[in-house]
Amino acid sequence: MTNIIATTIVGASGRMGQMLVKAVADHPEMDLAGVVDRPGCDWIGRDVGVAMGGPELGLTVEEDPLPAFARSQAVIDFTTPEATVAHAALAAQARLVHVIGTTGLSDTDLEKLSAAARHATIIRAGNMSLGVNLLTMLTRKVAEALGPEFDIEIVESHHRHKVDAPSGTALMLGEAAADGRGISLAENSERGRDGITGARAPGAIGFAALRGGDIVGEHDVIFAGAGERIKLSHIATDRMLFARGALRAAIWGQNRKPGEYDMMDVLGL
Ligand SMILES: NC(=O)C1=CN([C@@H]2O[C@H](COP(=O)(O)OP(=O)(O)OC[C@H]3O[C@@H](n4cnc5c(N)ncnc54)[C@H](O)[C@@H]3O)[C@@H](O)[C@H]2O)C=CC1
Ligand SMILES: O=C(O)C1=N[C@H](C(=O)O)C[C@H](O)C1
Repeated sequence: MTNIIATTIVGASGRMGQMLVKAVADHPEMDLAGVVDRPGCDWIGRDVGVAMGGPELGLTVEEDPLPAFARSQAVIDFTTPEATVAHAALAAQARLVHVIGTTGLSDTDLEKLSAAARHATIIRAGNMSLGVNLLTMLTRKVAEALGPEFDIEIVESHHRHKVDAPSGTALMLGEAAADGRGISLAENSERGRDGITGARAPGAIGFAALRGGDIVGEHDVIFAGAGERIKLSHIATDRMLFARGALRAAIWGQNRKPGEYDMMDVLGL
């Protein structure tokens, strides 16, 4: 018999939240058990289907996550760093699978997530798509194969509303490149160049961020050598891609031991 997974979506009114509500409502192995958004959000108290401009889904948007978490097995969270850290503590109390897509988390936030992962099964990734996780694997391999005579630059483009830079995906790709080279990303990043910057530091991994319009998410990893360049690219054209990955993670996480996992674990890459 199929186990139907009771799932809460936090940040339901957001760009990703709406994708996730649709995806869970349509999924044969999932049941939409709760929809939550921040206090003051004008969706609070409304039926989530109607708030999204469609038919009733029979579920009201709540501001208190606790009751929703209490009736759930999984929570999917694409919100803000502050909200995600708060949700992680509650998900740990309720022993849930907590799927986190939120980016822009600080080192302190990550420490708090690690503490929560003693009791919750946390699956977190800066990008939940199969394509980007494959690109991450390839980036590690190419960085390892080419060596430091090739300069690595990561270029990302996103919609005008995105608040964090570099993107979570760009940082994931940067970590993979640094890993491939056997160096620390924190000690070898070049970010936000402007003015008389001086020449590129040998071995640095550079980041550039573009923001505009409705770009869903584009990432290039460029390996620039003498007389040749290799470019690995991923273009997302539909946010449902990320939602599908998040649902796959929530299902994969059921009955796993508490701890911290990522999409590489989920996808078996
Ligand atoms: N890992 C991945 O594959 C992807 C990650 N993201 C990340 O997901 C996050 C959200 O992205 P968007 O949906 O574009 O942003 P958004 O701004 O459209 O949505 C964020 C939602 O979180 C809600 N929220 C804020 N504080 C809250 C709280 N305390 N409790 C409950 N809800 C709260 C907001 O009201 C809003 O509905 C960003 O960090 C983004 O980078 C986005 C797409 C894919
Ligand atoms: O904010 C977004 O939109 C996205 N955020 C993620 C990131 O920071 O990499 C993933 C995706 O690129 C879309």
